[in-house]
Amino acid sequence: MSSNLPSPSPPHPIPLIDLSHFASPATRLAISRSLVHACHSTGFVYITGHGIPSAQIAEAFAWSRRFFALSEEEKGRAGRGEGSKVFRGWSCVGGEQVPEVVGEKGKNVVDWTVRRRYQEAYGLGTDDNPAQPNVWIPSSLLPGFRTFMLSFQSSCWGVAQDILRALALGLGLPDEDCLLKFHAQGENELSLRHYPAVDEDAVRSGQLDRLGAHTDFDSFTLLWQDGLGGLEVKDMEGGWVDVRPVEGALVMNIGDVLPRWSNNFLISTLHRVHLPPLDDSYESQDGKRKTIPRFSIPYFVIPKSDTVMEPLEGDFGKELEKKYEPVLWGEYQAKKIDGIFR
Ligand SMILES: O=C(O)CCC(=O)C(=O)O
Ligand SMILES: [Fe+2]
Repeated sequence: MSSNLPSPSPPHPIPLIDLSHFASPATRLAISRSLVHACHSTGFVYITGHGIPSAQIAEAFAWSRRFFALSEEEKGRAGRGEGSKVFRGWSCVGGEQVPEVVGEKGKNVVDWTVRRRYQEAYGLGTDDNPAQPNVWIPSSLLPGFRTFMLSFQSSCWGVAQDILRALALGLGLPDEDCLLKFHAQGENELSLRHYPAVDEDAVRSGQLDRLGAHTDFDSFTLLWQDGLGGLEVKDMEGGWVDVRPVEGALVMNIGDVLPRWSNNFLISTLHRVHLPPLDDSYESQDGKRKTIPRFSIPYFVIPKSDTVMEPLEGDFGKELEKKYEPVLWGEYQAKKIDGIFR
């Protein structure tokens, strides 16, 4: 993480939740309700008090930089594999596309063709999921990478379990494990992301996207970002709001699954990676302004494939009709993934 992080106060309207209150019986319910309120009103929330030491987060970014500094040929040894639809291994810049959302949410027009991510990525999970095997870089190239990454994704899963319990409690579901039981560590993906330096004008004029506007299709995402900024979220008025890095905080956002379980009470908000809000660009030799390369580390919390997604019984919108028919996650996910890798 960069040491010149902006001030720790979060910008309006993204709320900040101190998850350490979840550990105390006296504040457990109140903090769970605050988390649910935040996920209902903005779908994006800063989380502090998550318990992951800042040294471990800094180390994750240091490993990520070392990984992406390898040559294309070396990274290719941990390549995702031609035609693979599993989020494990390395994808080169532009190797994945975002079905970019154009227009307002709910009336989205999807543009499949032009929106390749100006980003390279390396995805990993646990080592015990034969359906989604990890693709490790040879240890001679990056000794210690595998051990660290496995332990970091376990730390992320620890935070995710607290959040799953807090959401169930805050939503008034019958018991705290209601949402947790739909998930397993091995389904989740930890993803290292590198956005190389890019011509700012090309991004500003829409010729190129670092990561186009989208919603995540998981349950929720935990995101670690470096100190540069660039992540933006769409607000209710249709403008883009900076999700500026906040010291010590991760960014959590609701994906497309929790709205189904909560009958649209929790919201999955459009977001993108655009230009950094700070004056963090430089003039390259050709006289063009370029962004400084950006690194981020999302952890995607994904249901088990046999999970049925349908509105659950909770404290929310009791009088409302159910807005979703039951759908099996495995089938839903397969369709979504087709859009990313085709
Ligand atoms: O890199 C980021 O900050 C955001 C990544 C993201 O939104 C995604 O991968 O879904
Ligand atoms: Fe996202």
